[in-house]
Amino acid sequence: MSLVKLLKPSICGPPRDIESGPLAAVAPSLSTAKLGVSKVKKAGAATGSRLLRPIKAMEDPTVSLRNDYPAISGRNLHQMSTMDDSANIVWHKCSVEKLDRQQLLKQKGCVIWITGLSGSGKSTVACALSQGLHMRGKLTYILDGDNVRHGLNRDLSFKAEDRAENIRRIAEVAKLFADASIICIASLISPYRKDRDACRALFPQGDFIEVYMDVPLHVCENRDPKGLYKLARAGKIKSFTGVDDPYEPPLKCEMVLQQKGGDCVSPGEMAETVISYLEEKGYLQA
Ligand SMILES: Nc1ncnc2c1ncn2[C@@H]1O[C@H](COP(=O)(O)OS(=O)(=O)O)[C@@H](OP(=O)(O)O)[C@H]1O
Ligand SMILES: Nc1ncnc2c1ncn2[C@@H]1O[C@H](COP(=O)(O)OP(=O)(O)O)[C@@H](O)[C@H]1O
Repeated sequence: MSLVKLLKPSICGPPRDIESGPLAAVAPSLSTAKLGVSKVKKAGAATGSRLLRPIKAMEDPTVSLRNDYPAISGRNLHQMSTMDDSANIVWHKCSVEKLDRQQLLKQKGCVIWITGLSGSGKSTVACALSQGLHMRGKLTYILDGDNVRHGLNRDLSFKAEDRAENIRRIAEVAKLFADASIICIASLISPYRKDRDACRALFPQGDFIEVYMDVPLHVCENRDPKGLYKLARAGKIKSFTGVDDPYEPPLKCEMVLQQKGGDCVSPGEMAETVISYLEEKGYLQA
């Protein structure tokens, strides 16, 4: 009996209908007739990728591709920029765009954002998911909170504003991976709802897939693989999520993964649930 609860949008919030979003909007543009493939530069064929880009744009990078080339999975990065012109920073465009990378990799970039308490199984499921997708020939990259805090975010503590900055930076990096057409798996506690919602807002609709590891605190605490709960209860770690710092579960998210009824759902089974979702939403093809 399957104990993984896949929140097909309705269970955990309103449907996030990719079919009626940007994906659907561009499906017809995949037609070679519409793109004028006869005019496409031969370089694409030489590299094995289909660079469906008009010669004019290839030769003149200042030609705007915004309107005639909507990306399949959401918009191109420069279309999502929030910088205003007064900053005097102008986006430099390149003729190889998101659509080309999607076709090269035969997948669409997105972020699977795994949130939950310490010990809830985020990293384990992230690895199982990466493994499952890798075996299917799909390119993934994991951004694990613990790991990113060893480098990029080593200057950040666990006070609220530093957690917010940790989450913001990871979301921005995930956005770059998604734009590279990679399936990015971000596994971090990300305890505050408003921070996660801010991350969601960075992505085109559908591309931010929030997965909640719904594991009760007492289960996480019993697992305590790093002994951190014990230290937190002893007052040796301050502001520990679930002990003396809050965790706000998602009100809306794409999936909730949980154990139910005492039966064990393996990390591999949980990962398969996420993979089915990606398959259903079209992320595992160009
Ligand atoms: N105060 C406090 N609260 C919570 N967690 C703590 C804390 N101090 C250290 N750790 C360890 O850091 C890991 C969480 O880092 P994250 O980057 O995922 O946290 S956050 O999203 O910024 O809240 C977390 O890893 P996971 O157990 O994998 O979740 C802990 O091992
Ligand atoms: N589905 C699962 N069922 C049982 N135990 C699990 C499951 N997923 C992870 N675990 C165990 O829970 C502990 C915490 O997992 P981990 O992935 O490190 O959590 P987190 O990254 O959320 O801190 C580990 O000992 C791991 O083996």
